[in-house]
Amino acid sequence: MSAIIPFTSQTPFDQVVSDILQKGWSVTDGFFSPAMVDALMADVSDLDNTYMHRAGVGRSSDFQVALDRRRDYIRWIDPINPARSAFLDAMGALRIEFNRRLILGLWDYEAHFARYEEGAFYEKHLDAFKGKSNRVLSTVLYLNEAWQESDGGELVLFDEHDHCRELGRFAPMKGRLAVFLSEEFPHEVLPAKRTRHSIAGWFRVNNTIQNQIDPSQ
Ligand SMILES: O=C(O)CCC(=O)C(=O)O
Ligand SMILES: [Fe+2]
Repeated sequence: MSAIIPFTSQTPFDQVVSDILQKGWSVTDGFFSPAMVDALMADVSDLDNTYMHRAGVGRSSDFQVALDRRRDYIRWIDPINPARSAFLDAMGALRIEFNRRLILGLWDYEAHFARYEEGAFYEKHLDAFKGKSNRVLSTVLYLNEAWQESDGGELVLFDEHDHCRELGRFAPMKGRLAVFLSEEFPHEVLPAKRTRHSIAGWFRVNNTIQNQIDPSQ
């Protein structure tokens, strides 16, 4: 199988890095090559719900499935096939670029496929609470071909200072990449009117305490 070329542009990182520097969030199209997005979409489309699990709220011991707050199915991504490897490598390259240009000290990246079936949503939340998490930057890559306005499922991003003020509503269109500071920007997913696929991920710092590597996921 031939290798997947992740980016189309010679300078894929510039827009995202400068957006994060200037305003703390970024929504860009065409960050990845269409071949890359197609490969990831083919990959998640093949995953039956029985190989995914109901997403929950909280981590490790605090974890609970909370169907009133979110209704997506997820599967964590390991580098087990060319599409997943290419994606993790590309996000690794973005991590290095953030560290080089913004001195963020990002240690690793974790990500999962997400499937929102018809009617699924994720109510307004923050991905990280100050001092409680090692998630620094959230990312969402959307994989959906020909998403229409009437299909709903928009990401709504709220202002970091005024949590009621909307910054924008973004349809989960194929190839669109959202990135934002995890502790600063509340956001929600409006109910999807058809199946919606994405990859949600987080760049993290290393909060190793007493030789215990910070648990992932
Ligand atoms: O899919 C999206 O647009 C956002 C998902 C999200 O907020 C999350 O998984 O934490
Ligand atoms: Fe989120």
